[in-house]
Amino acid sequence: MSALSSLPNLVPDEGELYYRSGLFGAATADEYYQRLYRSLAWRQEQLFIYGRWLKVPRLMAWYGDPAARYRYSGVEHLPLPWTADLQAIRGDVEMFCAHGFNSVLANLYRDGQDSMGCHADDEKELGQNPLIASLSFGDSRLLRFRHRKTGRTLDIELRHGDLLVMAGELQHHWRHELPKTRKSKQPRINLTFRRIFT
Ligand SMILES: O=C(O)CCC(=O)C(=O)O
Ligand SMILES: [Fe+2]
Repeated sequence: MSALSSLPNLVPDEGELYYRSGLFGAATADEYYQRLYRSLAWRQEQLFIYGRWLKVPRLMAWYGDPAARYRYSGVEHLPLPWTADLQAIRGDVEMFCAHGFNSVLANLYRDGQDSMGCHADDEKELGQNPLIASLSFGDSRLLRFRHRKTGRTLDIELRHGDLLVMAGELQHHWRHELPKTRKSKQPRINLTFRRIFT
């Protein structure tokens, strides 16, 4: 495996964004996809937004060290204990990034109608300039970055086994979203490894 530091930064001067295609080869990625799909404790969360409870358009599961609590939109997320697969994947990603993580948010997009709205991962529990490592398994989906000031967009197609790393001041300059698509899509699993300060 090469290292994060050998990859080009896709957004110089505006934080750090690194893309490593196929961190996991197809056979390994297939194995993980199947097992994560079957074994993670997928739930559809509800969020209280603008005075209404809305179903989040994807399934989620939160794993991590017991102290790694995470709160957003008024919901406290208590982590489930690490599974063997998530521990193994975390080890590989930590090695590649030379960075430690104490939690992972898993997202399951069941089809092209599942999505994630535009946001920045800038909760205070993540610290000032978080390093977030995002792995993709299953069908490919487009991740779109939007520059906060200029509105410029940057699209990255995330495929089976790919790694994307957001770091430095990225969250201060850019937001990101996973738009719905009318293309017919099979499920996609995304794992975002994070370090929560407690
Ligand atoms: O599914 C993705 O690739 C994006 C996930 C994401 O932005 C997040 O979990 O904060
Ligand atoms: Fe995010």
